[in-house]
Amino acid sequence: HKPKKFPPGPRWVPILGCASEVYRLREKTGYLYKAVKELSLAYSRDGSLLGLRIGKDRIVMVNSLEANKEMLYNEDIDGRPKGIFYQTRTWGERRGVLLTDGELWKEQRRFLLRHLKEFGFGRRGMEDIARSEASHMVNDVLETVGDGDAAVIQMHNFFNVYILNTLWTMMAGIRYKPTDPQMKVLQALLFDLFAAVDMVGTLFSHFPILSIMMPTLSGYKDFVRTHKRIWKFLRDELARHKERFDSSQEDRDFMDVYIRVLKEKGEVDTYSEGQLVAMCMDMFMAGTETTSKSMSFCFSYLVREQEVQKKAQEEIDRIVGRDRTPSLEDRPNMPYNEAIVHECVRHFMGRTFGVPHRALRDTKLAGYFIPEDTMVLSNFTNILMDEEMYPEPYSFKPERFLSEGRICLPDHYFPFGLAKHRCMGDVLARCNIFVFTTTMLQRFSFLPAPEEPLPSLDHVDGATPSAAPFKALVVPRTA
Ligand code: HEM
Repeated sequence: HKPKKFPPGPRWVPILGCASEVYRLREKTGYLYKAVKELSLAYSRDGSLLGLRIGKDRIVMVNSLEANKEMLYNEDIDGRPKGIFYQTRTWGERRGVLLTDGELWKEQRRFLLRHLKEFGFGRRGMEDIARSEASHMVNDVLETVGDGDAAVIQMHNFFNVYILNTLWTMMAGIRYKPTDPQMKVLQALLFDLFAAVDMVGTLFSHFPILSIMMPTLSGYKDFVRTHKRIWKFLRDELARHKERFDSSQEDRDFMDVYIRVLKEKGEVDTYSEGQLVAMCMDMFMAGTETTSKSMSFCFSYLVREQEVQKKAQEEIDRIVGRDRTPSLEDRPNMPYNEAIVHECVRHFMGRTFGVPHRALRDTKLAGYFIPEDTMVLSNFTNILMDEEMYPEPYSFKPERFLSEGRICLPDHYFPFGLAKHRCMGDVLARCNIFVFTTTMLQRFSFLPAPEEPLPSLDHVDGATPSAAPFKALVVPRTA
């Protein structure tokens, strides 16, 4: 039964809840966020919340700006979902930092942030890593161009390797070449990992019985297989780290720091090898696709909007010139390029949902009743693609973040969330996007590829949205 004062939504039928209506609309519109929009228009009278039930899961979509702020600051809704889907990824236990709550999350989040700083996270070292990756990126493109004047390059997944390297350098001291077989394995694994998840769960998480009755059809078998492979990949790296670990030497990366704690104290409290592996997996999940997909949206628009690209290049030439590469110190003097970073993150998050929260106890939101264990999700499309807050929301307009030539971020712009679960990697993401974009635009122009359609404005739906595949004609800029 629908609890009294539960947020409005379609009728619930036994066992299914309103699953058939949600699936039907998702099929019809092609996207979860569009299905949610149609349902919200039909049922949500005041536009704040939409209440659903899919199988066993009660899910509340938070649509309005006010309700989102209220939700993110409400400590009663600071949990992360529990259940087969969220725990199978960590083999029945709650581990990691992305989908955990309570003491374990608090302690491990604090530990991770504190020690990643030793390897540059949020500091100068982070920028050095980003700049070094950016110069690899430039060299790789130059190699592709060779003796020619230009090259047609597949752009939608171009940045994945370099983004992954910035994170993996801090976590495990490793960077790969795009052609490295290990990198190919890792990328394929991450691709499968993302294909196997969805922000609201999957068929077997809403109907856990299906994991036993129809393990293949319900996606359970693939989900387990992919997670086994990623755990093996990470455990192999952990084994290599343990083998070469020398307690008299300085730690070289986050894995070393964690191994030291385990060697000195053993697996106590929330610390364990499993927790370390889960954290690495979480950092990959939260930190790679988000940033590289924001960048691919960015370049898909830059190819379409040559004027925006020219303005960015004019600012780069004026402030940085051509004799050195752009750095974060230039950022305050390059508001237009910084505005591009905010605009591309808006385009990415504006097509998706936040990381799911869970009500830790019965509570209220926007005047409605939210029972304990309800999953609660920020519907970022409603806030970042709202016509009034962002006129012509599907256009790429960095100017919307500028006022009198300076960066001006409105209160309603919070693509990294708010409050205690706020994104841990926003500083790294913004650093990478700024350094990568400005370095690329300093050295190259990105034009529509001959005989190819312009990059599409539609996107590919998934756990996180991606720009539709597109190519660009990449032309080295002459001095
Ligand atoms: C454009 C890039 C990114 C965007 C738009 C983004 C956005 C977000 C959002 C909306 C949340 C959820 C906040 C909530 O649940 O209330 C989140 C959480 C998180 N993000 Fe990011 N993120 C990005 C990049 C990164 C990077 C690079 C990392 C890692 C270095 C990262 C690590 C995390 C982690 C660990 C959490 C969970 C935090 C917690 O629950 O305590 N993210 N992110």
